[in-house]
Amino acid sequence: MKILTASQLKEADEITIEKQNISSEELMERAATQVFNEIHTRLQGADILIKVFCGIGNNGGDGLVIARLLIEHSYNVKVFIVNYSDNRSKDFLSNYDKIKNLSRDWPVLLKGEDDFPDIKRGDFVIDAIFGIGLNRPLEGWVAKMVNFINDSSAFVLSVDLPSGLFTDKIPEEGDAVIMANFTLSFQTPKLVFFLPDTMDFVGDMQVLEIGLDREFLSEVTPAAQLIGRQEARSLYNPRNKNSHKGSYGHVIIVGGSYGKIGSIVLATTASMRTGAGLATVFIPKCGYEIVQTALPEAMVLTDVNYEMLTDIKTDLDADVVCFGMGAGRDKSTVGAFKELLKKTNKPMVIDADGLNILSENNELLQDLPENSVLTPHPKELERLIGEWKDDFDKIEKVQEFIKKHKIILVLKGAHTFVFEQENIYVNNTGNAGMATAGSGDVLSGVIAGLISQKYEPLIAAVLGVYLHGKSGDISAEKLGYEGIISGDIAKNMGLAFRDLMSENETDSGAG
Ligand SMILES: NC(=O)C1=CN([C@@H]2O[C@H](COP(=O)(O)OP(=O)(O)OC[C@H]3O[C@@H](n4cnc5c(N)ncnc54)[C@H](OP(=O)(O)O)[C@@H]3O)[C@@H](O)[C@H]2O)[C@@H](O)CC1
Ligand SMILES: [K+]
Repeated sequence: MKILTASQLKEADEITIEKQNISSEELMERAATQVFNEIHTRLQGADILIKVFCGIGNNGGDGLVIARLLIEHSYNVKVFIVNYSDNRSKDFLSNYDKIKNLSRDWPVLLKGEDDFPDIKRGDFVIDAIFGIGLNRPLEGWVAKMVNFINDSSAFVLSVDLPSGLFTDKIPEEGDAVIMANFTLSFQTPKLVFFLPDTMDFVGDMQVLEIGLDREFLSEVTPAAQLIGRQEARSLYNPRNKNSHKGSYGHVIIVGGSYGKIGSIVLATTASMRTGAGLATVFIPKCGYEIVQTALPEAMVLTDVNYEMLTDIKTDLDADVVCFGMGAGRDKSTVGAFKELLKKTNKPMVIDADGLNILSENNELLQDLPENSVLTPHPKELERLIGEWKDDFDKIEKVQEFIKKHKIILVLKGAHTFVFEQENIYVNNTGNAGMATAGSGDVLSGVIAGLISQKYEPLIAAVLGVYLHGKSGDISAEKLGYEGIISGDIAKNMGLAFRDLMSENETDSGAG
């Protein structure tokens, strides 16, 4: 699903009105009716007090339509206008009249702190104060109003996006932003819903398709793409019956050191369970029996050194080399990695200590084969590219970095992002149970396993991240978030593939 910017959404809005020959008020009615339908489906006429807070722009107009429809369906509704300006939008005004005609009374006007109504725990608040038209931080009593709602412990549903949240920048410390429990967003999600700095404002999120012009939507270059099941499915290549293990490639996983051989077992298991035809590991001698015992399916080559990598002799004709997990950063390991980089010309997958070695030896970055996939978590990324001011600054810095080195970068997080050239892919599977040791080793193995099967590195990264998250969701279904260990994620990879192609999606623990 495309993630669009506020200005792209406004353009889509205008084009839709023109091409579908409807008024902006009709489009507002259509959008807000979708919100009403969602609320009505969930509340089923429940007798609770619904407090709708409307701004005076079109987000407020949406709020008025929602309130009107709720009143028409006999809900107990109280409407407040957060009257932050006299510059009311045209569609706000016509809906203001309509709601007055229906309830035979004007909504309550809020003009300052003295007007703040009572909001209690258990109230249902609809936040339609600001939408994508926000262009400066909230100030004065309006900011206080937002904080007042946040402090109330009421359940808050935000319309389009939480009021006070920008679509293209991160709020400064102390800025007032609604902390929503649920956000119903029009047509496309906004990038800020997925950034670590801002995702907590959004709560659970659902996108409502409001019928904006299809041609515009399909042609516009998005700010980013959200990868869900449908997108992942389109990237998947089913196996050919007429095939053999050689058809699915050969992965070499290089890494490990004394006490950290488990990371190699995890990555290699993951690449095999992702479908790699053959897997070889190259590890220090101390890991020989461990890997042979834990994963008899893999072939094992060892370094001359017992505890760490010092000389990586791999003349094997592998389709992909994955380097880094558990490798440590000893001088002799750095030297061995340097030599490996010189010998390798196919895209590599680099993780963990591979990334740390790159950040301490910047000159090695230029030896990375083109289209190699780097899979840092935020701390590893910081070591690679330096500190950033906020998430938008981070994105800019990552894009400069990957362009300079012609690589693909997978930034791990609650929503893992894949960066390739100017493209951004945001993953939508996975859960907090996956924040566990070794989860990243599994991901590297998955991506390497897909590259070995001839997926382009970018596709391998995007699909790999999706499947890894899905496997985590399937694991959570069975074991609960706390119960997942990363071996489960590797083990359930096959179920993630199966889910991808089955008719109904496994009801995942994604959230
Ligand atoms: N896209 C679509 O397809 C559809 C969109 N729809 C809906 O329209 C919403 C966007 O509506 P919108 O453009 O009227 O802006 P909105 O967020 O209501 O703000 C209103 C005004 O507030 C002002 N303002 C800004 N910041 C401020 C501040 N800090 N403190 C005080 N004032 C501030 C600023 O005016 P200014 O003061 O700058 O002149 C701004 O114009 C969108 O989120 C969705 O809900 C649907 O109805 C139909 C389909
Ligand atoms: K809002």
